[in-house]
Amino acid sequence: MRKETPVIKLREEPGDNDVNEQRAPLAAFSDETDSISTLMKIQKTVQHFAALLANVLHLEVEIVDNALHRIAGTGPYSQRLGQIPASNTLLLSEVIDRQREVVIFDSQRNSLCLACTQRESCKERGFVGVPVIYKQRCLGVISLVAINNDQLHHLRTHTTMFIEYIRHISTLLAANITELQQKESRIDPFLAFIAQQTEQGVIIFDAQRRIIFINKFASQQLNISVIPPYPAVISPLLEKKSEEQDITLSLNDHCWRLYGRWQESDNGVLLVLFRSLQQINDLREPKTPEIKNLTGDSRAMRKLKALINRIAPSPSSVMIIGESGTGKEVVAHAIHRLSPRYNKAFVAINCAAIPENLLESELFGYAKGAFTGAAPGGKKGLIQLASGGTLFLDEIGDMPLTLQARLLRAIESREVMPVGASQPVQVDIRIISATHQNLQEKISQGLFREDLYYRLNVVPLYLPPLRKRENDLVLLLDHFLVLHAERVGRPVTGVSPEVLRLLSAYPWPGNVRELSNLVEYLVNIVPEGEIIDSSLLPPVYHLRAYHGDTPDAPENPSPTSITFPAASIENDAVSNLKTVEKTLIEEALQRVHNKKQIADELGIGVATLYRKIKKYGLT
Ligand SMILES: Nc1ncnc2c1ncn2[C@@H]1O[C@H](COP(=O)(O)OP(=O)(O)OP(=O)(O)O)[C@@H](O)[C@H]1O
Repeated sequence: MRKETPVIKLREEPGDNDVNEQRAPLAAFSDETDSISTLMKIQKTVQHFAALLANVLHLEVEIVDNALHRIAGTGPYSQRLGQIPASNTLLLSEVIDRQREVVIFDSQRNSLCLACTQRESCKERGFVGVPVIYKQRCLGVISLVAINNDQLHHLRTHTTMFIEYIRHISTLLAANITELQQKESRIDPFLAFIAQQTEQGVIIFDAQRRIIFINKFASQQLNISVIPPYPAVISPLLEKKSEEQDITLSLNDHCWRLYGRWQESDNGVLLVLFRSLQQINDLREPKTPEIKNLTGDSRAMRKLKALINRIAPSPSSVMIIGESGTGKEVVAHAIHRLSPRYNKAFVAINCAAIPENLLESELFGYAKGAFTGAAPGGKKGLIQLASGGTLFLDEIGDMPLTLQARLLRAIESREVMPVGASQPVQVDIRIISATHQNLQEKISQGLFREDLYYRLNVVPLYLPPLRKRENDLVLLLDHFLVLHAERVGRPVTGVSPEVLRLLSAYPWPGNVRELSNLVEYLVNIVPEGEIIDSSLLPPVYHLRAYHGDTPDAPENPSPTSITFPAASIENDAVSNLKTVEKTLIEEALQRVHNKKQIADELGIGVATLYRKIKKYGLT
């Protein structure tokens, strides 16, 4: 990784000529569409005209563009090209703003000069400024300056004639602008056009290392608003031209460190391509990887994603706490994929869905001939299978106490003892567990081991219920519409505003899983080519009375204690909902005998289904 800042101004020294100079602010780009002003584009001709005028008129000449950058000049005005002169900016601005000539012979007392901060040190005795007008736009100012008494006298005596003459020159210049631009442009207009569109800095130097082209991106990065006519020093240009490298560019009294590549043609023309500071930073610090399959952009989900990115690389145990169907397994997967174990196994087991007597051998495996009916060669347990990777223990709160003790031992000793084995097996696992229950309550009831809880809950992650993820419903709806339409092999249809309104008001007790199942159902039943309207929604989605009344889960990041308030919503709507739920489960149990199928149909996990069967006394 590179450490240097790629574009830095190393030094900026004050000017050494008679007037204080200031650098052009970036915002002062004179042409709206281009960083280089029209006069700058024909700088050579402008400089030629300035010298010509000074010679024949015996006065100093200064020419600035409409952003006040000095384009050309004679005597003291031949320096600091590309910069804003400080001494007579008010006069020059007056010419540009009013598009009229300004003549001043009483420089100390004139009202325009009175406002000037440089008045005390100003050496100019007389000034005549004439605007350069092109297509009713002022491109800049040609000014004649008297800096001694002789020149002042000379300027005074011939003012009208001089103004006429400059007007003539200025008209001549303006009339030939297009032609001059083409003549002075030393790069192909197509190439220039392409380079202007590039999101990289492009600078082309002639064989003497004078800039002959700079694209807008580069001029903004370097804060160069006018091409300085001085040769640059570019070093070091390492042999490996096509590889990005540090390049130092010194120009006049400025120095920049760039990070980019270069190419030189046979005739010495040099092309330098470089990146912006932001681009380098992006390269250095890759953006937080997008967590695949975890749709959601609500504040809570963004916070959660940031936390996942932060904790994923560590080997510490993570406990995901959230209601059923909120996406705990999706989060566990995301953590695994973002961890160094990403290319090893991700083994998931639902502790509530496996009968207690089988869970032990599933988790720890068994040795040859451990018990009657066991596979003759023995069987590797899931913990062993997850070695090197991640073990995801879903519904950890339902793990029997005896197994909790064995699991704790396995975590602490980093080895497992398969059932019936005499030798332990070394394991290296990261454990991610998940629960929808209040484990602290279970601890106080003696149903969950406190020591195991602290072992597993090193990093708690709270997954918010769907009703608490503002706007995510729309994103998820869209996600599942595309997903299920593709699976079912139908074109994607939309939903009516009424459907969106009803779904937004619905409390989603089955969370994301319930939404996914609903969308799958709707995609199946909607007539081809039609949008999903509210008549297709099952009755339960028309019940919206208790929206927003549910207890909050804690936010991430959070204290290690989990405080899920016990469900306490006892109003009519909830009763209604519970009755509907009970009836739905009852009806499904009579119709279908496979619990997994019922759970899928109802949009809940198998473990949740078992819990609800128990709760409603349906066994
Ligand atoms: N943010 C999400 N973006 C896209 N799909 C999601 C998201 N969250 C959950 N899902 C989908 O919803 C379904 C349920 O998710 P998951 O099984 O991870 O929930 P869970 O919290 O582990 O449920 P349970 O507690 O019942 O085991 C899955 O099909 C999953 O792909």
